[in-house]
Amino acid sequence: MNTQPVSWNRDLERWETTARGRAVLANSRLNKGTAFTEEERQSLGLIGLIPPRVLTLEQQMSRAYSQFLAQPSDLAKNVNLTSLHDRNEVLFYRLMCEHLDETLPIVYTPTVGTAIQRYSYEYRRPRGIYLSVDAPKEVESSLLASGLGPDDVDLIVATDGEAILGIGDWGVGGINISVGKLAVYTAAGGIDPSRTIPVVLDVGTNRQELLDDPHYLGNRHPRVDQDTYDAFIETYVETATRLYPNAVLHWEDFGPDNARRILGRYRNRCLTFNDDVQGTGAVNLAAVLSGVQASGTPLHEHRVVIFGAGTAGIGVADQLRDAMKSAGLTPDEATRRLWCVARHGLLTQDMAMRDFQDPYARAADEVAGWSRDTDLGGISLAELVHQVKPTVLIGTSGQGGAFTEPLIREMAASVDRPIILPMSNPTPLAEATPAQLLEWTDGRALVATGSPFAPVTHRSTVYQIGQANNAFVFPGLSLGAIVAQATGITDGMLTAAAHAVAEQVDSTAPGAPLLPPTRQLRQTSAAVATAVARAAARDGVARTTIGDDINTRVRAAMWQPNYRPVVAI
Ligand SMILES: NC(=O)C1=CN([C@@H]2O[C@H](COP(=O)(O)OP(=O)(O)OC[C@H]3O[C@@H](n4cnc5c(N)ncnc54)[C@H](O)[C@@H]3O)[C@@H](O)[C@H]2O)C=CC1
Ligand SMILES: CC(=O)C(=O)O
Ligand SMILES: [Mg+2]
Repeated sequence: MNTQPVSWNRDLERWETTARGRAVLANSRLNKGTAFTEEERQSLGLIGLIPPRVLTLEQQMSRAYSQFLAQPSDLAKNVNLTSLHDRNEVLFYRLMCEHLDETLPIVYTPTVGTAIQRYSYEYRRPRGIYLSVDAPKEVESSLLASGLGPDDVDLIVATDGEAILGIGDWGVGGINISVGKLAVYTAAGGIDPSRTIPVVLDVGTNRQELLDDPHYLGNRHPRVDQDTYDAFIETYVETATRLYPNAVLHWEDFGPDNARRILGRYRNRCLTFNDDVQGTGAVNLAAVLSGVQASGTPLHEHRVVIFGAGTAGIGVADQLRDAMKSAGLTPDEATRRLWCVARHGLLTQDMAMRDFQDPYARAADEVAGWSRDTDLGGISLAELVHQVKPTVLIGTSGQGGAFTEPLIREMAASVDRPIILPMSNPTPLAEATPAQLLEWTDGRALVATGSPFAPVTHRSTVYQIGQANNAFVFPGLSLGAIVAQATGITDGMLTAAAHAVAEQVDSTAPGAPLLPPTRQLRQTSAAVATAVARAAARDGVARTTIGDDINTRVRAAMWQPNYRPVVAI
């Protein structure tokens, strides 16, 4: 994080700095390396500190791209891009934007998961703000250490590291999910990186391996009790909203109980959303709407099984239920089209469960004649597929390979175009691979996955695999909220985001994906932001007028990875 002695002059659109010489080169926001002009080199005291030839950003990118490609592994590529990010922010984002297909899986899922697991070993430099539950009085000074003032922050992404992707509790290493999400925000959504803050809320870790590891960089104690936790979250929200009154607060990868409790507590109090609950719900709805288009069966006639009834799974259920209500079903009819499966099988009313799962529990008499798996302690996914004959199967369980061949073959026996979405991340945790699903359904499955997969050729048709990942929603969601100067994130804004994503694809052609391609993420995010800003106005939360020019305003608000003048003052 770069602070003074640098400031952005909004009127003249240039950086102004009192720094000179190596201090300029050490500041990733100012640094242009070999692209500093002769005049900048003179005025900033850089003569002799960099080789004499002046390169263009494109020439630098070509070199940086070769260096990226030369790395021996994905983790090495992640370290390579992190170090570029630390050296030269504009070049990092230009490379990301130009090669999004290749860089997104490195900066984001799946490789970000490995980088988080290896955090205390691969650590080179800090990035973001580390807030410790053991020092709640320092929350304010730590946030202020970002060097940003009340009008300077659009967005803060925070995690407590408890439920990183599907790989669980990684403590302080979770900072890399906040950093990774923000990189996607900038590359895909054009959020100005200088106006964002990645945060980790270090409340301890319950992973013994980390507590025992002498290299571990976080607080070396177990996660704190709920009262201490809630008080710390309150300190964070109170401080962040007071210091940065216009910022969106994005919550990422919290455990299911905390995720839901925090969202319930703050969603009507400030401009905030939980990405795993709401962003995932919206991208899933987009994928299902695309699948519905290709299947030709209207949404409200589908039967949906959600395998993994946690943070993401119930977020997915909530938005599907609301969409079915909008399609004409009563709340009860809509809810009854969704079957949710947790660790002990189908959610039924005779089981102990979490509050937020409760609305989806099936009555005991409804499943009275179904076979129960004694080892599991309930009704298995296989039995559910047998009984319900679902038309849509969604995986948010973090259980790699859970969608087995017999299960998928049984599903496909009773439905022409099964919609199957293994959404778990990272890649090894996908409930099935697209190649398997297309093989077992003889090319009939409509598939999208949480992590990226290469196209699959089956009987000479090439199937493009869309990425059902909240990355297709959160950049545009926050951008739309920022442009609209929204005071909150409403359900209407999420639904608008889902429809905007679905409208970006025609899923009816043979082999067409259910979601737009990653390389078009910037256009998709602009479309999402436009729809979200309009929805904010409809829902009465926009503080600015949203007119016919909103798409132009959204595009104009998107930060571009170009060098700006750096002026010595
Ligand atoms: N594609 C996307 O955009 C997103 C994908 N995800 C993925 O979804 C997965 C789950 O994440 P969260 O919801 O945050 O975790 P979570 O822990 O809140 O939920 C997991 C759920 O799966 C259930 N489960 C675990 N083992 C099971 C088993 N053997 N059988 C049936 N159910 C089982 C658990 O009971 C729990 O309800 C992760 O892999 C994550 O990467 C999460 C958010 C977004
Ligand atoms: C994509 C995402 O947010 C997750 O897997 O947790
Ligand atoms: Mg997540």
